[in-house]
Amino acid sequence: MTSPILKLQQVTRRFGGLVAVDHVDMEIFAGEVIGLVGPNGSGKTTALNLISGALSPTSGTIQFLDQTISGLASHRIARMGVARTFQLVRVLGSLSCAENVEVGLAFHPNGVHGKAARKQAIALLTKVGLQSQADAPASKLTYIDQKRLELARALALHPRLLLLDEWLAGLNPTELQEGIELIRSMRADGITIVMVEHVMDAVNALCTRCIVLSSGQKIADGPTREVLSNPAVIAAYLGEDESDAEEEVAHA
Ligand SMILES: Nc1ncnc2c1ncn2[C@@H]1O[C@H](COP(=O)(O)OP(=O)(O)OP(=O)(O)O)[C@@H](O)[C@H]1O
Repeated sequence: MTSPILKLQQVTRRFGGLVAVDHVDMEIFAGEVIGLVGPNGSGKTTALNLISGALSPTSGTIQFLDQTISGLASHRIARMGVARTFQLVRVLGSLSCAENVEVGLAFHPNGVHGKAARKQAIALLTKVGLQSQADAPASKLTYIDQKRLELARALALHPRLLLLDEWLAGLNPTELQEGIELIRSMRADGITIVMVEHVMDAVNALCTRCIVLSSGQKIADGPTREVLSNPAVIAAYLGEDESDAEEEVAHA
């Protein structure tokens, strides 16, 4: 069996007395699109922060491509091939869209600059459907377009692993279909994806496997349909606000 590209072993993160991620094991294999799901506050974003290096684990180890990355600075982990988007979109508002992507390209270990950077930036903006906005200031973009731009900047790192934090949230039905197709095309490009997502239609459409967190603990890990019909998973969702839970589980 091939070895995982990402491996978490007994990873724990505490915030004072709160255990946000509690002794979590996880293995992600090349080419997978993994849904990291669970009720609000179950530790999903914290897990992404631990993998990307925005936070260090309190204990446990994280390996990427057989190298230990837990405790490394986030920029070093990014240069090793782990890119991410954020739940609250972060773009450089005073720069144009192309310049935002060029910043990402310059950051790559084989940094690209000047005309070559502009050309690659336009190609990445085209990939995410933003080519017509290349010279528009990022601050003028709509919410969905800021999300597209953040994705183009993440892709500028040529990641092996892409972490998406609720990238599909807040999209209308047409945008959601476009977003699902875009994620499919990134997978076809050979990028492994871990997506934190509450939009269950998208999880069903994209993820072959789901990992479920509840109160920081991993409570399920397996094929999407199986996991989402698991009584322990349904019970965990029902523990949150009932209308949200019913909606999410009904979709599943
Ligand atoms: N920097 C922090 N300091 C203190 N507590 C934190 C911090 N970050 C997260 N937490 C807490 O850790 C727990 C897990 O939060 P996290 O954001 O990882 O959950 P989540 O599953 O991503 O939730 P959601 O689906 O609502 O985004 C929550 O109780 C949250 O309040």
